[in-house]
Amino acid sequence: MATTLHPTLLKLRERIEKRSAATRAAYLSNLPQGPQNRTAVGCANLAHTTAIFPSPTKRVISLHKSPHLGIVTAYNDMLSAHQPFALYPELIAKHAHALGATTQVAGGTPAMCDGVTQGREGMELSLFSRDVIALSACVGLSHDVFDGAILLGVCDKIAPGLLIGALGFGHLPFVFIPAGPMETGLSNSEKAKTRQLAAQGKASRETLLQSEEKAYHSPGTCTFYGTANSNQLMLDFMGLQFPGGAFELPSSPQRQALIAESVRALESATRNPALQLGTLVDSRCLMNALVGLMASGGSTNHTIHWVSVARAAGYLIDWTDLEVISSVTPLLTRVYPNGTEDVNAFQAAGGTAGLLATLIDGGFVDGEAPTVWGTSMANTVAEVLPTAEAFSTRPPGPSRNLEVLRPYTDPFQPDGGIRLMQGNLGRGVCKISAVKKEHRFVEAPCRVFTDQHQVIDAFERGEFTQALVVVLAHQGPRANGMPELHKLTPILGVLQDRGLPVALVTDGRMSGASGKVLSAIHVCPEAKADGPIARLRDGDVVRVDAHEGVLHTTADLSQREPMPTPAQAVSHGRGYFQVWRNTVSSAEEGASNLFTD
Ligand SMILES: O=C(O)C(=O)C[C@H](O)[C@H](O)COP(=O)(O)O
Repeated sequence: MATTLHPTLLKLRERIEKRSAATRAAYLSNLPQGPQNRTAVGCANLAHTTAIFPSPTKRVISLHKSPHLGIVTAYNDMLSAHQPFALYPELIAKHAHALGATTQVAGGTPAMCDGVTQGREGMELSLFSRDVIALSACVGLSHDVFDGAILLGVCDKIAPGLLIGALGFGHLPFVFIPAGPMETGLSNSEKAKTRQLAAQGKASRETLLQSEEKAYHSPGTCTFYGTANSNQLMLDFMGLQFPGGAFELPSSPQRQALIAESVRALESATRNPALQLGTLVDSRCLMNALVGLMASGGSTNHTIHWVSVARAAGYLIDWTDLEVISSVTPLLTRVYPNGTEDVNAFQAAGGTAGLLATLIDGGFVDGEAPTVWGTSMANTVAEVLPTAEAFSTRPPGPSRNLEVLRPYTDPFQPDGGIRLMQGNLGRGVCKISAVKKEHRFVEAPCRVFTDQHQVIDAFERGEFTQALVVVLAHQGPRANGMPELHKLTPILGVLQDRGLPVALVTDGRMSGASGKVLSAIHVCPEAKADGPIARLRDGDVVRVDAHEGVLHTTADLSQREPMPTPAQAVSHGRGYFQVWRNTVSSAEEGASNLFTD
């Protein structure tokens, strides 16, 4: 059993720490120091805080007799993953009271579903919603009468946004309490097959709707390994939620036990200054999360979000760092879109506990990193047992399904799921874990578009008959807020199934659920920031090579004018985000408006 970290990861950690020395020190020195005591808060302020409570509870809170725990909730029932949160504040309060602690909902944040908005106007608000959520979390926490707080949010932008917001209050301990995935419905591959048939006019709208309803059928997170489930795994790897608990079902006894146990852990963490969030989220914790992302072939969206999460804790990371991590981290899971099974099958095989355990054994995850539980990652990670009475665990064992979860000694591939793509067209990323080896290289004339619906129209007109690189420009954060372009997945899949070499190059994003087709996405600099992709024209030969990480054109772009910038639509609230588009940082810098220095 390896006890030391992989030398490449160790060296990278040292580089990140060195590069971030000033920003990390500034972050830590700006955290309020020493114990915070509510008895120092003004009486009128406290009376406002406790106005809703009966007299005895008022005194307990105002005299700081026990921990007062805030709850920041991203509850709404538009998101199946968040619907169970309706009951959580009451459950949390019950468990906290049993420990003598009190709770209060500090605030709510928005939460949008990318499944609902995919391919529609609302998707142009999606990426920016992460920063809105971070800001909203800060507004809730600004009441500043808490000893610690619970974060309720699971989906794509929401968990990273909550974490970034919470890091603004890094002097407090935080715990995430998720709700878990929905039960397995129609398999993801069946769903994708019906979508491809519909894209070719071979399945009716009614057939398609029924297929979708069988896939998305109840409360809980979607079952594919997309952005939400990737971040759930990463939070387990950071020890910010119970390491091993992410994928217990909403209605399971394990989930009920995890809610109680998480409240217990947070209540206890309020007495341990070493567990304040800002201290806990250090370079080990961040790198463990990124190793988890690479080992599981997780969502490309986190190459953007975790740059911002790191920045919020004072760390400077970029895609070269992610490429280094990916180059040495073995791919150990196969969950759709990287395989055929879903996260419930992954959980049954051993889940995040099994994955963490083998990555600790192999020296990829630092088992010494602390968790909110107050014990090291290696000493905390466990599988939760289905007993209703009390929280009960067993140590992670070997994988129970080698088609889904492998030990580090026998990986699906020797390196990780995301590759950095670079060349004379800029820098982007590719989720190679979902792309078969034979589809990882395309060199072909391109077709250039500036709207995903133009691509769909061209497909429907039968214009794609030869090897092709689809270039979709002006989809970056400065252009239209960097939407996910997952509506293109079925048609690109159809072209690939017809035997055409096909690849996508874009400065936009793809859903974590996108797979199968080679793509270089998040391309920086984006077209709107005068990136080279703005100078491509139909017929230019573009090479997308995920084996070597190359994104290149043979065309001479030096004498070309950039293509005209499409007008930005302002309906559906998009006009209000113009100032965000004007000032947002690049995708590689986290696509954020929160960090101005
Ligand atoms: O994981 C992500 O990044 C997402 O954006 C989740 C969205 O809900 C997907 O768009 C839905 O995935 P599909 O059902 O395959 O369309």
